[in-house]
Amino acid sequence: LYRWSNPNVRCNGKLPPGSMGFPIIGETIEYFKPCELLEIPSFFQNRMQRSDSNVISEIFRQENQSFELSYPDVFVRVFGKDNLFFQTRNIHKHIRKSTMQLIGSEGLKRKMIQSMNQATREQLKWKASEGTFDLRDAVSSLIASYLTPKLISNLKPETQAELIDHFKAFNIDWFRSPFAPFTWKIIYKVLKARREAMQLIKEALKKRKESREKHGDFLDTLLEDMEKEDSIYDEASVINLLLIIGVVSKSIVSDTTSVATALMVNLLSKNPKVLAELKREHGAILQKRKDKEAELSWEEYKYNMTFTNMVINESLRLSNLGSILFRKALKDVEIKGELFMGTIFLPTGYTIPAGWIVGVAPSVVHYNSEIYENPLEFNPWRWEGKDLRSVTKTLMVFGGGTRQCVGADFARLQMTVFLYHLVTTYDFVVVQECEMTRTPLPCFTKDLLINISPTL
Ligand code: HEM
Repeated sequence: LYRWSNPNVRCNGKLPPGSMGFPIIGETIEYFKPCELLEIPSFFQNRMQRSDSNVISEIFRQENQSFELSYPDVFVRVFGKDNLFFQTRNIHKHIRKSTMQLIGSEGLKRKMIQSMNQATREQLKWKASEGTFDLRDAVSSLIASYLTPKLISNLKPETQAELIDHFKAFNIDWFRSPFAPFTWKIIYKVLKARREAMQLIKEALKKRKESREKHGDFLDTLLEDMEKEDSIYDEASVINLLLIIGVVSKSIVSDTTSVATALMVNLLSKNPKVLAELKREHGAILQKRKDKEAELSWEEYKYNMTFTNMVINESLRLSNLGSILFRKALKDVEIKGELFMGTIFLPTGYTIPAGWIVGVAPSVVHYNSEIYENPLEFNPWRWEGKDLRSVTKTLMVFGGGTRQCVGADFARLQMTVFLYHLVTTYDFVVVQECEMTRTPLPCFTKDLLINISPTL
């Protein structure tokens, strides 16, 4: 209690202004207070004195020097301490490199785009005959249908379905409010799903090792690496990596990519001018194409989709899916000059003591009117002539620095492929708009329901 009420005794400098809140729970109640999708949570707003995008990118740049990724213990329990998220330095670098073979741009170009095209085309065709459908669920299912076999390709259909169900159970509703009565029940369910998914992956790995068959999937890549003399992988880390990719792609925030796609389509439905321009761009690609039966190619995606990329950037900016990221100060970090402490918004001359946790909230940059004029307006044209990469100082939906999202290119490509098939083949009508709150993680309170019919 003494240390709690006198936090300055633990600081070799001057602590930033603020309150420690109540003992044990701190200011958690305010942190979880819900707000609208296009709002900065009051927890951040009340602590904002200034917003500086340079500061956040500086925190990302200092990864492993002054700061290190550090999520609350409950995250480590749920995802397992061996997984990619919680590794640091060289081990993290190596795991990242392996993962990029699957979902980095080379992997996407060589293998993934074809499967994405096929799964998206088939899913939309089926949905067109079905009537009204939930768009987020449809995108989430189609991703699982082609990505899970790329992780482990020789599973029996029923084992694959079981594995997808376990991935699905990993929603992070438990992080939305630790005070809700159902939270602990959900954590129990997630831990059970994790155990069962790991068991299935373990059995697949054992069989593969015994048979020595090659299937050209991600499990093969990891096993080859594991057999090298200086490999960082053992069975436990291989199982964990397969688990985390499956889980992130299928289920975190009920699958980030499908949430982003649903929000994008919702925004398009309310902005006919943007939709018309998008149709024009995709129509031009179809017209230019020599083989009329061909699917969307990597080259078309890369070189003929400037406006589509502007739409994706704008949707990602507004949806702010990576709403808060946690870092721990590895040493006392002094805040000098005018800059520092990004979203914690400190004036000058303070010290973050070693071991303290910093919450980085990119949403504050995304909704900053000094960076984005009328920040709450959906205006893809604001990106005209600007940098359209996934991670810049002013667009941090995918984080930044050495920890930036490994799935960023994958998510963008899947969003593009979905848009392409939707606008070139169908007309759509929104039956129910989606609604979301932030606590501060985004959460759908109403799903986006649409109807599609082939364009005449
Ligand atoms: C629109 C979709 C997505 C968004 C907004 C998103 C957001 C993020 C953010 C903000 C981080 C950084 C976390 C931090 O620095 O603390 C991250 C990391 C990560 N993401 Fe994503 N993500 C998306 C899609 C995906 C997909 C589809 C995958 C996998 C297939 C994926 C896999 C990962 C992994 C493995 C990491 C950890 C990277 C590392 O620590 O090196 N993400 N993501």
